Amino acid sequence: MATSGGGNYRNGTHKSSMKVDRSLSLSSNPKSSVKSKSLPSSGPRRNSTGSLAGGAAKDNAGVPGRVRVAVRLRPRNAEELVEDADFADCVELQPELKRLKLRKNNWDSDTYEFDEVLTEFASQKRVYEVVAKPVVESVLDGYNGTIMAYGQTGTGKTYTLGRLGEEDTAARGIMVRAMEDILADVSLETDSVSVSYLQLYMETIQDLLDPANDNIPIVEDPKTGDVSVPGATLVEIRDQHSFVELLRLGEAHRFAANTKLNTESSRSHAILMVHVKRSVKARDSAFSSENGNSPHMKTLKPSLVRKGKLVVVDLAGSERIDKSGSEGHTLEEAKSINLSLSALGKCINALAENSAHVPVRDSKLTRLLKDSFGGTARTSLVITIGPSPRHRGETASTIMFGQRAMKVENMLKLKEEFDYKSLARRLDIQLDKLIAEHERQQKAFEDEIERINVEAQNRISEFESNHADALEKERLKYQKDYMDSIKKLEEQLVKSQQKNGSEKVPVGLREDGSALTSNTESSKVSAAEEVAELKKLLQKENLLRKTAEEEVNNLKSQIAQWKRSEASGNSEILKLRKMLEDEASQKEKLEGEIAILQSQLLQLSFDADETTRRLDRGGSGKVPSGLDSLISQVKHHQQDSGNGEKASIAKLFEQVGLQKILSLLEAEDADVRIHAVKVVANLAAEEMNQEKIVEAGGLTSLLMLLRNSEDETIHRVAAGAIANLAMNETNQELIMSQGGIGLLSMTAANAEDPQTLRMVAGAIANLCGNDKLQMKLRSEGGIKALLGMVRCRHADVLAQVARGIANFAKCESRAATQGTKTGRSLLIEDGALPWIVQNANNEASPIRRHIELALCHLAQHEANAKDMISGGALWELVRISRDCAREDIRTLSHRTLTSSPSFQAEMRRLRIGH
Ligand SMILES: Nc1ncnc2c1ncn2[C@@H]1O[C@H](COP(=O)(O)OP(=O)(O)OP(=O)(O)O)[C@@H](O)[C@H]1O
Repeated sequence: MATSGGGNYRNGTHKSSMKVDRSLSLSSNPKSSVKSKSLPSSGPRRNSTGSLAGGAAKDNAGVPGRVRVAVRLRPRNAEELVEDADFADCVELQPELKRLKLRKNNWDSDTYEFDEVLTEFASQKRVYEVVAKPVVESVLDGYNGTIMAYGQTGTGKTYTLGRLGEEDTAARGIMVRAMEDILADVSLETDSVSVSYLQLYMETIQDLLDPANDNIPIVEDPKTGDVSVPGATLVEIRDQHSFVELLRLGEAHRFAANTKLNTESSRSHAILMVHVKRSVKARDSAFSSENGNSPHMKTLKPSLVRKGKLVVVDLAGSERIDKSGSEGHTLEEAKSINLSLSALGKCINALAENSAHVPVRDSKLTRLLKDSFGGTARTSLVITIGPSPRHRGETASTIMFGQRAMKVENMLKLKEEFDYKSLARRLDIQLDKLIAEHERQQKAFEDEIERINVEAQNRISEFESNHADALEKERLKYQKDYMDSIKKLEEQLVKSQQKNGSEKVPVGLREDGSALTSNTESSKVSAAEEVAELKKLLQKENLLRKTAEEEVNNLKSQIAQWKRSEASGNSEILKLRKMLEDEASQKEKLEGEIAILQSQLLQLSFDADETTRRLDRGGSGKVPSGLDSLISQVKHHQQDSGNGEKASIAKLFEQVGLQKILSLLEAEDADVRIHAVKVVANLAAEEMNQEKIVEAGGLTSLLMLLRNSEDETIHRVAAGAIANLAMNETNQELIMSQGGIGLLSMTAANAEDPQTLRMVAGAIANLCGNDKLQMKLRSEGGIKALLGMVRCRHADVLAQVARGIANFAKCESRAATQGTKTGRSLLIEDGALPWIVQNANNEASPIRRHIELALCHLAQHEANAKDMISGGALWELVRISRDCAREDIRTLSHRTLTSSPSFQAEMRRLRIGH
């Protein structure tokens, strides 16, 4: 701290005791260096003094930023002009040297350096630019910032911070100017600015925008330690006018008690909080370099948001109680004000001295300002002083406060985070769109059905009416014809009767009888002819009528048929509709099954690889005469088999005989046994020989070797042969029924040689892939035996164990889908999960891949979710879904995670995106 130095001459005439705080000198103390004594004219964006943008963007760990302090002198007021007319000011300012001299007496003074010295002539604009602008720019860049005024009552704190400047725009204070700059920089489409305005009065926080809302609690985030007042009214600001209105409203609510010193003196601490939330493009963000390479982050693409908070604090006057003439309630006020101010002073002392304990919790003011002093904010303090020598004591104490504050070092941190809320909003919108599109299609489909329906109805009615008309016409026509014919006949009948009558009378009157007789005869004949003709006509007419009636009936039956087909058409539409609904529910089911099938496909590809590797392998050691030719022939056959010389194996069997080879497995001579088993193993590596070997009892002999032999080589080769035979489903069942699992487990427990263990693990792994053998394999200790082999850390053994686990998990997930398996996985029951999780990121890719698959299989069964979450498997799945080099596995894991409600809930709880 400053000490009174000896005499020091300034300007050659004036003697003063130079009192410079050494800790602020250029290089003596790097922590509080005043290398750049003036407040930087720019914020982090310009990468100036603190190089915030560059430094913070690298790792967001923060960059040091000392509290900057400016001193501002108020001009003499009317009273001082009169009362102190004969006295010099108690301070002398040297703005160009950023120094202030505090007079002790007429010949002696103490000198102090500040980051900025603002004389009584300093304009409000200049004060804003040096004190506040850098802080405002930092806030716009996503940092927290504090601007605070401290000083004796009546020295211009409110003038500096809170003037609205409505009558004289040049008088606008820091709050108004800060908001102007903020609004000019943000884009109201993507960013938001909101404001709270509070006062702290007698240790109670009151909402200046809603005074009924008092006693607002301070909330501290237990994780980050960030302090907030969520109970305060938060008003979104979109224009300068509404902000000024808010300030005016706040001021009207602010307590102002009269004191002797200043009739407008503010007795409470006023705190304006401006929250600036800006969305940032990923490339501009501090996270971009870190996450730029992750394809997963690219697909999710949550935008980033920077949340800067500007706190402007207009403290109550710092004068001593006796001088302010306070009494009664006002005295209590003054004490309370002094309590919080002295708590602030204590914190600043503790921080300035690097003390281990900073008494932040002593007052609400210090709790609220936790981030401003010793926290992550860029802080700028303006201390206001008056010129009157009568208040020299208070002025000195204000200056000392400022000097100590200059030693406080903050660690500025960028407040940037992923904007999951807006991502969720975007996804919601997308989902809404998809739903709307689906509904639209559904509606279009229904409309189409309706249209077809109506069209069919129309056609039927059209057809009906057309035919009805035609029928009616036809009927009328026939009726008319019929009537005409009848009429004609009647006329003819009348005519002929008339004719007969007229001929009879003259005949009767004539005397010549013969002539009379012959005439009558001939007319009788012609009448009979006519009647016959008429009868014919009548018959013809009747025939026509019948045909017409038939036609009518025909048409009627056609219409009935149309009606029937219309009815069946309707039921067809109903059927279609039902099918559509079934289809939708089927679709959902199928999607789930696709995930499972994909996993099975992957498993198959792994199995295929494994088989190929196995077939490529083979080999044996030194072979004695007699059998060596046999082995070399077998090998020769294996090499040539690709060229179509498969027939040679038949010869081989003919020459030596499989029975003979198998009988050698029980030979007295150990060497013979070893070589015989090698031959059998070589033969068993060929798929085409496997059936013959099993038929001839080879499998039983091999299992016997595991039981009876103590030779490790025999164990290794026999296990290898069994592993090869175990690739076939029928053989798998045979192995199991002959106690194979027990024998393989026993061999696994006793073997030390990694190659033996590899063979045994390979055999069990093959058995693990058989859906029917799951329960038996487990109950006979197969899984335990598999897990027991991980004691040998050989990568080949571990790869086989991992394959076995993946096979088993695949069968289980298949059974779970088919509904034949309920409850959690037997692998989990047998304690495989910790090993699985531990090796999920094994550096050996065959192990890793099998385990990644096993995890995906296990995750598909909801009954496993709880254990997987508590066992840490969820993290591995998330990692796989992000980082797995194989896209298919990555996608599978991602899909598995999204379709499990338990994983989803846990991920939401842990705020993990994937
Ligand atoms: N730099 C200045 N130039 C002109 N007038 C000033 C200046 N600073 C303060 N004043 C005047 O001095 C008076 C007191 O100022 P102000 O109310 O801002 O003091 P304060 O420190 O906020 O007081 P309190 O602690 O009681 O709230 C006001 O009338 C104000 O206009």
